[in-house]
Amino acid sequence: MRLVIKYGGTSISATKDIQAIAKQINSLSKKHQIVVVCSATSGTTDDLIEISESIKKENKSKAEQLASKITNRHKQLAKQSIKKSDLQKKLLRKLDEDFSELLALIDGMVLLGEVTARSMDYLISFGERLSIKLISAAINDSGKKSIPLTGKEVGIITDSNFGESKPLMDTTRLRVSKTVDDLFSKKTVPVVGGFAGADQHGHVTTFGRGGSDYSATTIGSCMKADEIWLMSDVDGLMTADPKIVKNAKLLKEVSYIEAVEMAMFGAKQIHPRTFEPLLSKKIPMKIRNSFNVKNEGTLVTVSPSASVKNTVKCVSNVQNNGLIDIRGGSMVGTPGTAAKIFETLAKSGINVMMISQNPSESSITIVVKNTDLDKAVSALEMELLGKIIKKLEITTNVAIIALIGSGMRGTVGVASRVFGAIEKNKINVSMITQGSSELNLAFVVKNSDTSAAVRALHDAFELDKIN
Ligand SMILES: Nc1ncnc2c1ncn2[C@@H]1O[C@H](COP(=O)(O)OP(=O)(O)O)[C@@H](O)[C@H]1O
Ligand SMILES: N[C@@H](CC(=O)OP(=O)(O)O)C(=O)O
Repeated sequence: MRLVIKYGGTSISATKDIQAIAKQINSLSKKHQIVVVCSATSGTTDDLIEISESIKKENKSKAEQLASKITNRHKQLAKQSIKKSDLQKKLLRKLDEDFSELLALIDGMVLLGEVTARSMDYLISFGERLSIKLISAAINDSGKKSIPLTGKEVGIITDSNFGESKPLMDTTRLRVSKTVDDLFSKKTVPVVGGFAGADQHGHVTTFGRGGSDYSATTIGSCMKADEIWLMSDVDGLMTADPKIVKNAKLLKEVSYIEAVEMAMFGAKQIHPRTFEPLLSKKIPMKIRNSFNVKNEGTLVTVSPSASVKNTVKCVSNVQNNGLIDIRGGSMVGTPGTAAKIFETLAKSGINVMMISQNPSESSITIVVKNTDLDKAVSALEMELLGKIIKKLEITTNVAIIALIGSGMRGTVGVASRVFGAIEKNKINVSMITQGSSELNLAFVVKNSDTSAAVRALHDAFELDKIN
């Protein structure tokens, strides 16, 4: 089989895990042709983002401190994970080269006094540049030939939408399939950095948080993979986040459409575009546990064979969002109001996660990520306040709770069960939406009510008894 196996940050951040993965790949590669895709080690992308915050605040020493924290983390993993001394020395040398480049980049950004979208992508792509070298060296150490490649080096070419780029699939297909086939013919396992590619001018671009999943499916589609495995620290897609619901159950099979909904509403932090490259080629995906490979995990396909009968399959949550209530009497009966609002937000590059309009048309409520809130509010204030908008009311730190399952379609009484359970727990709901596909029902609560709301719904729909 041709396989793409993607390891998330949670799987590659401890010595014993790195060694176990190297052994796993070594043994699987005896039977299969494998491309490994790696995320950054846990916490590294967050640290790189913090470096950019420090640069914005002109705090160079904090930025350098964070860079050495990243350095030390990777050097320690390298020393503990790689046994052959020549391989270890070579790896440490390569890591040092990356660290010098990272420090030079910080210098440059501080000197210019700005963090552009382009320099930001270059900066946050360093996490995967480091992790691929570590994992590839560990595979070499286990006795199997392997080389590390960044997304750019493997041939992922994207548009220039820094921070949220999309691959140009035709060019990418030509380049990736050639690189991969060359390496397969040399019996070498490519370890590719997820999350990033490069635009046509060679500038590094990223796909957005969680983007390594998207890299894996992009590569899988280009090399005509038979299966794609996403490996992390859970057995697969569960009926809820197991960190919140102790008796959450593994979903053995879900459809692409259900998986997309789960990804959009935060289940396992899968990048929302992940399934796009798989749709036309119908490549099956398995979501599996790196540390429990005996378990087959969740199979995601076009039409699952043993479809679970439950109306609802999953209760997911996305925390740390902002809610903006946009009000104005002159919005009533004025065609084009919504268009103007969303055009303004789109121009500022804001992704709106939820929308609802009250029937009297005097208010439109939207939810955006906390990190986009400032930008969204100032764009609306500058362009529309005092014109079609009279007032903006803002609530920070809210969570979206979503119920997902194709069995909800046409089923009467789902909403009353949901809100009955929520009311019993005295949780206040500030916004409700249901997609016209009826695949999801989503509502907004305070961040601090997230766990109670998720548990209440998991119980109300008896998801612990799912088959
Ligand atoms: N419905 C769900 N099913 C499985 N895991 C979930 C779900 N919702 C949230 N999670 C969380 O997602 C985490 C894995 O996140 P992810 O970012 O994909 O890991 P990685 O960094 O390995 O890619 C799990 O540890 C789990 O707590
Ligand atoms: N390192 C990136 C990309 C990624 O996909 O990470 P993970 O697979 O660990 O969620 C991030 O933190 O967003």
